[in-house]
Amino acid sequence: MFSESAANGFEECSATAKWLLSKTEIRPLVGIVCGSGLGSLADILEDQIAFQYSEIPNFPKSTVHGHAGRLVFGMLKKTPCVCMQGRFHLYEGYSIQKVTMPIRIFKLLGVETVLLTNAAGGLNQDYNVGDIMIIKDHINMPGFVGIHPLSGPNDERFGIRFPSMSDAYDRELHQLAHGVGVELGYGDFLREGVYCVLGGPSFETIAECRLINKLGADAVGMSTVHEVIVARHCGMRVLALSLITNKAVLSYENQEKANHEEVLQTGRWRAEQLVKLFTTLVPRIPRGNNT
Ligand SMILES: O=P(O)(O)O[C@@H]1C[C@H](O)[C@@H](CO)O1
Ligand SMILES: Nc1nc2[nH]cnc2c(=O)[nH]1
Repeated sequence: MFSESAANGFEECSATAKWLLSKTEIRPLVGIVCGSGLGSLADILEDQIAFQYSEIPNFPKSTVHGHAGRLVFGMLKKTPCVCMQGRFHLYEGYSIQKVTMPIRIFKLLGVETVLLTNAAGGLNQDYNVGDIMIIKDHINMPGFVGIHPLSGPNDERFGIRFPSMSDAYDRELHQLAHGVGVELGYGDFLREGVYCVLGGPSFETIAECRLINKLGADAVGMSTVHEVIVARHCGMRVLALSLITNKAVLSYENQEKANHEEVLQTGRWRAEQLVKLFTTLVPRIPRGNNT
């Protein structure tokens, strides 16, 4: 049952981090994960050094359209950053340990703050396609049945056995992102809400959407939560944003169907605003004081 725990074990992650650090002089403080269709966020980095996932030792490969599969190091204003242009999902067949391995590598590279993005379906009836939701909390559905990135032996070099998740989403970073969003004039499409992760790859049935909406979720997706848990376990601060790429179907009268092309299209449409948000936000992130 625990045979996959080595996939994100300390030795494996250290070897990969060491390899990366030997190839670049950039020592990242901020780690960014690009969601579906949001790969252009990596373009904000200057003096880039990029690696294909396929050339990085122990790294998984991206298999999803809209996830380029490159790890990009670079500077944003004066902040050294590393950016995953493409993430891994459970539905690709990777173990949850492999899915979250890059987050531990972030930690071993020296990252203090992780900024995660995703594409998500809007369950909250007030939400519109193109809204940017600052995630304030999550519902970890796979976790309810024991599919959890921290299952297996705990390695104290990363963190404690029973980490708290009531403070998963950093409130200071949340305020900062909200303030920057308002300052940039995004108030009309800026939201805050609860993200629910499911395994995918099928989109939800109408009954499933109704259920998770009743449970308190504002948006639904197939990623991010596992990464957040692993980042918090090893003490990095987290800000996570969902781009509402489609409205979840909650009525049998509604003929619409979620599809990945629409998800990618919305990502391309909102990329410019997200780029501006990150470009303004990252230089203002406080350094140090990890929790
Ligand atoms: O990586 P994210 O969570 O942004 O990707 C979402 C979930 C699925 O991978 C895909 C569905 O269109 O987009
Ligand atoms: N599970 C899920 N993931 C998404 N990613 C983008 N849109 C959706 C959606 O409607 N459902």
